[in-house]
Amino acid sequence: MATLDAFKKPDTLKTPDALAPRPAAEAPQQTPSPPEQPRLAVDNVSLEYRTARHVVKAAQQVSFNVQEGDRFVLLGPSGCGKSTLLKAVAGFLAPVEGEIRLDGRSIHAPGPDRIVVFQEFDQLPPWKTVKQNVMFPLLASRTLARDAAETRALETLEKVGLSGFADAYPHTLSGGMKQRVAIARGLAMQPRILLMDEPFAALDALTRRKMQEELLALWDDVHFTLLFVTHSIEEAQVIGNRILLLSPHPGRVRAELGCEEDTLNNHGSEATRARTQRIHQLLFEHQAKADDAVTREARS
Ligand SMILES: Nc1ncnc2c1ncn2[C@@H]1O[C@H](COP(=O)(O)OP(=O)(O)OP(=O)(O)O)[C@@H](O)[C@H]1O
Repeated sequence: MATLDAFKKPDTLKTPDALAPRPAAEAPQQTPSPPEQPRLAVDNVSLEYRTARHVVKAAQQVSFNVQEGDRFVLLGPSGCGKSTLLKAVAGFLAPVEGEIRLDGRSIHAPGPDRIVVFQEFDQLPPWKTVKQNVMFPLLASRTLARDAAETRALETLEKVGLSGFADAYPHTLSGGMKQRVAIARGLAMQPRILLMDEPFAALDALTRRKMQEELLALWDDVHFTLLFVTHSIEEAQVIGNRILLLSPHPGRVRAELGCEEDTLNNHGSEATRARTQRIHQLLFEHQAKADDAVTREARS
């Protein structure tokens, strides 16, 4: 996979301690340049579900920044609040604490600037051609009139390498091509960020690998900004250039690490395996400590 130097992140692990501000004595002498505004800023966000009977805390004081062109992955065990964080970024759920900003503006509702690509590669309406499928959200949201929507759809299909299939029906496409159509539907809306929630979770291992390859090839071509949720360590390393590791329920930030070098081609490399092990440690050490605490509490 080709990489862009501009998007390369140092392969470093940042724990919350490491992220803490440096003491004033270490500050550089020169006036620092202003920090780059992130595409997405999740700032000290806590999320809850309230039912008539109880409150479920899904995420606690989570902070992270996604920069333009990042493939940013939220990784953590089942129930740690990954999907809930994605829903909040999409604008379906308001934080009870903290703030989510896109390009510096606070998010309060869903918008065409944040598109969720659902696990729908096989659910593209089969009676619509590829072009009609891509035009559909543009028309349904009244973003563009028909002629302009058709032009935008054709331009987007060219970007994702499917211009020769504009008049084809979905059932004639491979799984990877359907994924490209589903993503093209999102990209045609020209969102600031694409959101994907475990898009490959239901697939067998071979198809999943093929879909990961397709997604990365498409990112190489188009360079969209991606926020991707998974509970697979391997998938997080392969897809992401950065990973946010969340602790078990309710999700808190455990660590953030760069993994630009962990590609499909070097998955067996020593550095990649070391990183996998480190992630394991961070996930399971935490779990072991939590289990110990429960055991101690039960004994006392
Ligand atoms: N609609 C809801 N109402 C009440 N509680 C919910 C709702 N959706 C999720 N939860 C709870 O919020 C917590 C976080 O759930 P969430 O689905 O965000 O986790 P997740 O990390 O995405 O898990 P998974 O990997 O299994 O999809 C869990 O305890 C879950 O039971």
